[in-house]
Amino acid sequence: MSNPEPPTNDPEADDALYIGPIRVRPQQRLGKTTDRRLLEWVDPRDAERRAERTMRDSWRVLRIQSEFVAGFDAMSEVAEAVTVFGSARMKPDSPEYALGVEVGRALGEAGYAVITGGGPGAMQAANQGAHQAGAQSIGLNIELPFEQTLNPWVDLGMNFRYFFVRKTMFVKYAVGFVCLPGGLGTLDELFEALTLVQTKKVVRFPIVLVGTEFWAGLLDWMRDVLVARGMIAAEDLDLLTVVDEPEDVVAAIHATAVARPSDRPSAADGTMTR
Ligand SMILES: C/C(=C\CNc1ncnc2c1ncn2[C@@H]1O[C@H](COP(=O)(O)O)[C@@H](O)[C@H]1O)CO
Repeated sequence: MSNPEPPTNDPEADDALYIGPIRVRPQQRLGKTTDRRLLEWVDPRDAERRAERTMRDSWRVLRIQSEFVAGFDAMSEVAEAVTVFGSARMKPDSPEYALGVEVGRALGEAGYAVITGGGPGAMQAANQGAHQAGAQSIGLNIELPFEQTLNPWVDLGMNFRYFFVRKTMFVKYAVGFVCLPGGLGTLDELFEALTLVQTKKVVRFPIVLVGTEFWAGLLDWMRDVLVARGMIAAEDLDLLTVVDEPEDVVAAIHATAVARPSDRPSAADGTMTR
Protein backbone atom coordinates (compact mmCIF):
# COMPACT_ATOMS: atom_id res chain seq x y z
CA MET A 1 0.00 0.00 0.00
CA SER A 2 1.20 3.54 -0.66
CA ASN A 3 2.24 6.02 2.04
CA PRO A 4 -0.77 6.77 4.32
CA GLU A 5 0.46 10.35 4.93
CA PRO A 6 -0.84 13.05 2.60
CA PRO A 7 1.68 14.44 0.11
CA THR A 8 3.43 17.50 1.53
CA ASN A 9 1.42 20.65 1.04
CA ASP A 10 2.78 24.10 0.34
CA PRO A 11 3.36 25.55 3.87
CA GLU A 12 2.78 29.05 2.52
CA ALA A 13 -0.60 28.16 1.06
CA ASP A 14 -2.55 28.73 4.30
CA ASP A 15 -3.53 32.27 3.47
CA ALA A 16 -3.86 31.68 -0.28
CA LEU A 17 -7.06 32.53 -2.07
CA TYR A 18 -7.20 31.48 -5.70
CA ILE A 19 -8.97 33.66 -8.25
CA GLY A 20 -9.14 31.05 -10.99
CA PRO A 21 -5.53 29.94 -11.40
CA ILE A 22 -4.11 33.07 -9.74
CA ARG A 23 -3.00 33.00 -6.12
CA VAL A 24 -3.88 36.18 -4.25
CA ARG A 25 -2.43 37.31 -0.94
CA PRO A 26 -4.92 38.85 1.57
CA GLN A 27 -3.89 42.43 0.84
CA GLN A 28 -4.64 41.95 -2.87
CA ARG A 29 -8.21 40.69 -2.49
CA LEU A 30 -11.17 42.39 -4.12
CA GLY A 31 -13.75 40.81 -1.82
CA LYS A 32 -16.06 39.30 -4.44
CA THR A 33 -15.79 36.00 -6.26
CA THR A 34 -15.86 35.88 -10.05
CA ASP A 35 -19.25 34.13 -9.99
CA ARG A 36 -20.67 36.87 -7.77
CA ARG A 37 -19.43 39.59 -10.10
CA LEU A 38 -20.91 37.73 -13.08
CA LEU A 39 -24.31 37.32 -11.43
CA GLU A 40 -24.50 40.77 -9.80
CA TRP A 41 -27.66 42.71 -10.61
CA VAL A 42 -27.17 46.04 -12.32
CA ASP A 43 -29.93 48.60 -12.36
CA PRO A 44 -30.89 48.92 -16.06
CA ARG A 45 -31.97 52.52 -15.46
CA ASP A 46 -28.39 53.49 -14.64
CA ALA A 47 -27.02 54.10 -18.14
CA GLU A 48 -23.39 54.33 -17.07
CA ARG A 49 -23.39 51.05 -15.14
CA ARG A 50 -25.33 49.38 -17.95
CA ALA A 51 -22.71 50.40 -20.52
CA GLU A 52 -19.95 49.25 -18.18
CA ARG A 53 -21.70 45.89 -17.75
CA THR A 54 -22.07 45.39 -21.49
CA MET A 55 -18.35 45.94 -22.00
CA ARG A 56 -17.31 43.75 -19.05
CA ASP A 57 -19.63 40.89 -20.00
CA SER A 58 -18.27 40.78 -23.54
CA TRP A 59 -14.74 40.41 -22.20
CA ARG A 60 -15.95 37.92 -19.64
CA VAL A 61 -16.87 35.52 -22.43
CA LEU A 62 -13.18 35.22 -23.30
CA ARG A 63 -12.32 34.36 -19.72
CA ILE A 64 -15.08 31.75 -19.60
CA GLN A 65 -13.84 30.35 -22.88
CA SER A 66 -10.28 30.16 -21.59
CA GLU A 67 -11.45 28.33 -18.48
CA PHE A 68 -13.16 25.72 -20.65
CA VAL A 69 -9.98 25.38 -22.73
CA ALA A 70 -7.79 24.94 -19.63
CA GLY A 71 -10.25 22.41 -18.17
CA PHE A 72 -10.49 20.39 -21.38
CA ASP A 73 -6.68 20.37 -21.66
CA ALA A 74 -6.16 19.28 -18.06
CA MET A 75 -8.77 16.52 -18.24
CA SER A 76 -8.22 15.21 -21.75
CA GLU A 77 -6.10 12.23 -20.65
CA VAL A 78 -8.50 11.04 -17.97
CA ALA A 79 -9.95 7.62 -18.71
CA GLU A 80 -12.98 6.15 -16.90
CA ALA A 81 -13.68 8.37 -13.91
CA VAL A 82 -16.35 8.57 -11.24
CA THR A 83 -17.22 11.90 -9.66
CA VAL A 84 -17.79 11.77 -5.91
CA PHE A 85 -19.74 14.50 -4.13
CA GLY A 86 -20.38 15.00 -0.44
CA SER A 87 -20.25 17.37 2.49
CA ALA A 88 -17.40 19.87 2.73
CA ARG A 89 -17.95 19.81 6.49
CA MET A 90 -17.42 16.10 7.09
CA LYS A 91 -14.89 15.68 9.91
CA PRO A 92 -11.78 13.57 9.19
CA ASP A 93 -12.34 11.61 12.42
CA SER A 94 -15.97 10.71 11.61
CA PRO A 95 -17.29 7.32 10.47
CA GLU A 96 -18.70 9.04 7.34
CA TYR A 97 -15.20 10.24 6.40
CA ALA A 98 -13.82 6.71 6.87
CA LEU A 99 -16.56 5.41 4.58
CA GLY A 100 -15.70 8.12 2.03
CA VAL A 101 -12.07 6.96 2.04
CA GLU A 102 -13.22 3.37 1.48
CA VAL A 103 -15.50 4.44 -1.38
CA GLY A 104 -12.62 6.31 -3.05
CA ARG A 105 -10.33 3.34 -2.50
CA ALA A 106 -12.85 0.81 -3.88
CA LEU A 107 -13.39 2.92 -7.00
CA GLY A 108 -9.63 3.35 -7.40
CA GLU A 109 -8.95 -0.35 -6.98
CA ALA A 110 -11.61 -1.07 -9.60
CA GLY A 111 -9.57 1.11 -11.99
CA TYR A 112 -11.62 4.30 -11.93
CA ALA A 113 -10.11 7.74 -11.59
CA VAL A 114 -11.91 9.70 -8.87
CA ILE A 115 -12.99 13.30 -9.42
CA THR A 116 -14.14 15.50 -6.53
CA GLY A 117 -14.65 19.17 -5.81
CA GLY A 118 -11.10 19.18 -4.42
CA GLY A 119 -12.13 20.66 -1.08
CA PRO A 120 -12.22 19.33 2.49
CA GLY A 121 -14.55 16.77 4.10
CA ALA A 122 -16.07 14.10 1.89
CA MET A 123 -14.12 15.39 -1.13
CA GLN A 124 -10.85 14.91 0.71
CA ALA A 125 -11.95 11.46 1.92
CA ALA A 126 -12.66 10.22 -1.62
CA ASN A 127 -9.40 11.72 -2.92
CA GLN A 128 -7.50 10.06 -0.08
CA GLY A 129 -8.93 6.63 -0.87
CA ALA A 130 -8.27 7.02 -4.60
CA HIS A 131 -4.71 8.23 -4.04
CA GLN A 132 -3.95 5.40 -1.62
CA ALA A 133 -5.33 2.88 -4.11
CA GLY A 134 -2.88 4.20 -6.70
CA ALA A 135 -5.68 5.60 -8.87
CA GLN A 136 -5.81 9.05 -10.36
CA SER A 137 -7.12 11.45 -7.73
CA ILE A 138 -8.55 14.60 -9.29
CA GLY A 139 -9.81 17.75 -7.55
CA LEU A 140 -11.77 20.46 -9.34
CA ASN A 141 -11.85 23.31 -6.88
CA ILE A 142 -13.92 26.49 -7.02
CA GLU A 143 -13.08 30.05 -6.13
CA LEU A 144 -14.81 30.85 -2.84
CA PRO A 145 -15.09 34.06 -0.81
CA PHE A 146 -12.72 32.61 1.80
CA GLU A 147 -9.31 30.93 1.74
CA GLN A 148 -9.28 27.49 0.31
CA THR A 149 -6.68 25.19 -1.14
CA LEU A 150 -6.94 21.84 -2.83
CA ASN A 151 -6.95 19.01 -0.33
CA PRO A 152 -3.56 17.29 0.01
CA TRP A 153 -4.71 14.03 -1.62
CA VAL A 154 -5.35 15.58 -5.02
CA ASP A 155 -2.87 14.50 -7.73
CA LEU A 156 -4.38 16.45 -10.61
CA GLY A 157 -6.01 19.67 -9.52
CA MET A 158 -7.56 22.72 -11.03
CA ASN A 159 -9.12 25.83 -9.60
CA PHE A 160 -12.17 27.22 -11.42
CA ARG A 161 -13.61 30.71 -11.35
CA TYR A 162 -16.98 29.71 -12.77
CA PHE A 163 -19.34 27.20 -11.17
CA PHE A 164 -20.92 26.17 -14.45
CA VAL A 165 -17.57 25.48 -16.14
CA ARG A 166 -16.51 23.28 -13.24
CA LYS A 167 -19.87 21.47 -13.29
CA THR A 168 -19.41 20.67 -16.95
CA MET A 169 -16.11 18.96 -16.09
CA PHE A 170 -17.73 16.90 -13.32
CA VAL A 171 -20.14 15.38 -15.83
CA LYS A 172 -18.14 15.35 -19.05
CA TYR A 173 -15.26 13.27 -17.68
CA ALA A 174 -17.26 10.87 -15.51
CA VAL A 175 -19.13 7.66 -16.28
CA GLY A 176 -21.19 8.02 -13.10
CA PHE A 177 -21.77 9.98 -9.90
CA VAL A 178 -21.53 8.95 -6.27
CA CYS A 179 -23.08 11.10 -3.53
CA LEU A 180 -21.85 10.72 0.01
CA PRO A 181 -23.94 12.42 2.71
CA GLY A 182 -23.92 16.17 2.19
CA GLY A 183 -25.76 19.48 2.34
CA LEU A 184 -26.92 22.04 -0.19
CA GLY A 185 -23.91 21.73 -2.52
CA THR A 186 -24.27 17.96 -2.66
CA LEU A 187 -28.03 18.19 -3.23
CA ASP A 188 -27.48 20.71 -6.02
CA GLU A 189 -24.99 18.35 -7.70
CA LEU A 190 -27.28 15.36 -7.19
CA PHE A 191 -30.34 17.05 -8.67
CA GLU A 192 -28.42 18.49 -11.58
CA ALA A 193 -27.22 14.98 -12.42
CA LEU A 194 -30.73 13.58 -12.05
CA THR A 195 -32.10 16.24 -14.38
CA LEU A 196 -29.40 15.52 -16.97
CA VAL A 197 -30.24 11.81 -16.90
CA GLN A 198 -34.01 12.33 -16.81
CA THR A 199 -33.81 14.59 -19.86
CA LYS A 200 -31.38 12.18 -21.57
CA LYS A 201 -28.61 14.76 -21.84
CA VAL A 202 -26.44 11.94 -20.52
CA VAL A 203 -27.22 8.26 -20.91
CA ARG A 204 -26.16 5.13 -19.03
CA PHE A 205 -25.06 7.36 -16.18
CA PRO A 206 -25.40 5.71 -12.76
CA ILE A 207 -26.12 7.92 -9.74
CA VAL A 208 -25.28 6.17 -6.50
CA LEU A 209 -26.28 7.46 -3.08
CA VAL A 210 -24.20 6.15 -0.21
CA GLY A 211 -25.98 5.77 3.14
CA THR A 212 -29.50 4.30 3.17
CA GLU A 213 -30.30 5.89 6.50
CA PHE A 214 -29.08 9.37 5.46
CA TRP A 215 -30.96 9.44 2.14
CA ALA A 216 -34.19 7.68 3.27
CA GLY A 217 -36.08 10.86 4.17
CA LEU A 218 -35.37 12.51 0.82
CA LEU A 219 -36.33 9.39 -1.12
CA ASP A 220 -39.54 9.02 0.89
CA TRP A 221 -40.45 12.63 0.11
CA MET A 222 -39.69 12.16 -3.57
CA ARG A 223 -41.97 9.11 -3.67
CA ASP A 224 -44.73 10.38 -1.36
CA VAL A 225 -44.88 13.93 -2.72
CA LEU A 226 -43.19 14.19 -6.13
CA VAL A 227 -44.43 10.89 -7.56
CA ALA A 228 -47.78 11.01 -5.74
CA ARG A 229 -48.52 14.49 -7.12
CA GLY A 230 -47.33 13.64 -10.61
CA MET A 231 -44.30 15.95 -10.53
CA ILE A 232 -41.98 13.10 -11.52
CA ALA A 233 -42.60 9.61 -12.87
CA ALA A 234 -42.22 6.62 -10.56
CA GLU A 235 -39.50 5.36 -12.93
CA ASP A 236 -37.45 8.49 -12.24
CA LEU A 237 -36.69 7.07 -8.81
CA ASP A 238 -35.04 4.09 -10.55
CA LEU A 239 -32.32 6.51 -11.71
CA LEU A 240 -30.97 6.37 -8.16
CA THR A 241 -29.25 3.43 -6.49
CA VAL A 242 -28.87 3.55 -2.73
CA VAL A 243 -26.15 1.48 -1.07
CA ASP A 244 -24.14 1.27 2.14
CA GLU A 245 -21.02 -0.67 1.20
CA PRO A 246 -18.09 0.54 -0.94
CA GLU A 247 -18.14 -2.65 -3.05
CA ASP A 248 -21.82 -2.05 -3.81
CA VAL A 249 -20.91 1.43 -5.07
CA VAL A 250 -18.54 -0.16 -7.57
CA ALA A 251 -21.10 -2.82 -8.54
CA ALA A 252 -23.75 -0.15 -9.15
CA ILE A 253 -21.37 1.87 -11.33
CA HIS A 254 -20.34 -1.27 -13.25
CA ALA A 255 -23.99 -2.21 -13.81
CA THR A 256 -24.96 0.93 -15.69
CA ALA A 257 -21.91 2.93 -16.77
CA VAL A 258 -21.19 3.37 -20.43
CA ALA A 259 -17.65 1.97 -19.93
CA ARG A 260 -15.64 0.12 -17.29
CA PRO A 261 -11.87 0.20 -16.78
CA SER A 262 -11.84 -3.54 -17.50
CA ASP A 263 -13.17 -2.81 -21.03
CA ARG A 264 -9.93 -0.97 -21.77
CA PRO A 265 -7.78 -2.87 -24.29
CA SER A 266 -4.50 -2.53 -22.35
CA ALA A 267 -2.63 -0.16 -20.08
CA ALA A 268 0.00 0.13 -22.81
CA ASP A 269 -2.31 2.11 -25.09
CA GLY A 270 -1.21 5.33 -23.40
CA THR A 271 -4.45 5.82 -21.48
CA MET A 272 -3.59 7.46 -18.21
CA THR A 273 -4.63 5.79 -14.97
CA ARG A 274 -2.65 7.97 -12.63
C1 LIG B 1 -17.67 25.08 3.73
C2 LIG B 1 -16.27 24.58 3.68
C3 LIG B 1 -15.55 24.49 2.56
C4 LIG B 1 -16.10 24.80 1.21
N1 LIG B 1 -15.25 24.28 0.19
C5 LIG B 1 -15.61 23.68 -0.95
N2 LIG B 1 -14.65 23.36 -1.82
C6 LIG B 1 -14.91 22.72 -2.97
N3 LIG B 1 -16.16 22.32 -3.29
C7 LIG B 1 -17.15 22.62 -2.44
C8 LIG B 1 -16.93 23.32 -1.25
N4 LIG B 1 -18.11 23.48 -0.63
C9 LIG B 1 -19.04 22.88 -1.39
N5 LIG B 1 -18.47 22.34 -2.48
C10 LIG B 1 -19.17 21.56 -3.54
O1 LIG B 1 -20.47 21.18 -3.08
C11 LIG B 1 -20.43 19.88 -2.49
C12 LIG B 1 -20.46 19.95 -1.00
O2 LIG B 1 -21.39 20.88 -0.55
P1 LIG B 1 -22.13 20.66 0.85
O3 LIG B 1 -23.07 21.80 0.95
O4 LIG B 1 -21.08 20.66 1.91
O5 LIG B 1 -22.83 19.35 0.73
C13 LIG B 1 -19.14 19.21 -2.93
O6 LIG B 1 -19.40 18.00 -3.63
C14 LIG B 1 -18.43 20.25 -3.80
O7 LIG B 1 -18.43 19.94 -5.15
C15 LIG B 1 -15.71 24.09 4.98
O8 LIG B 1 -14.41 24.49 5.19
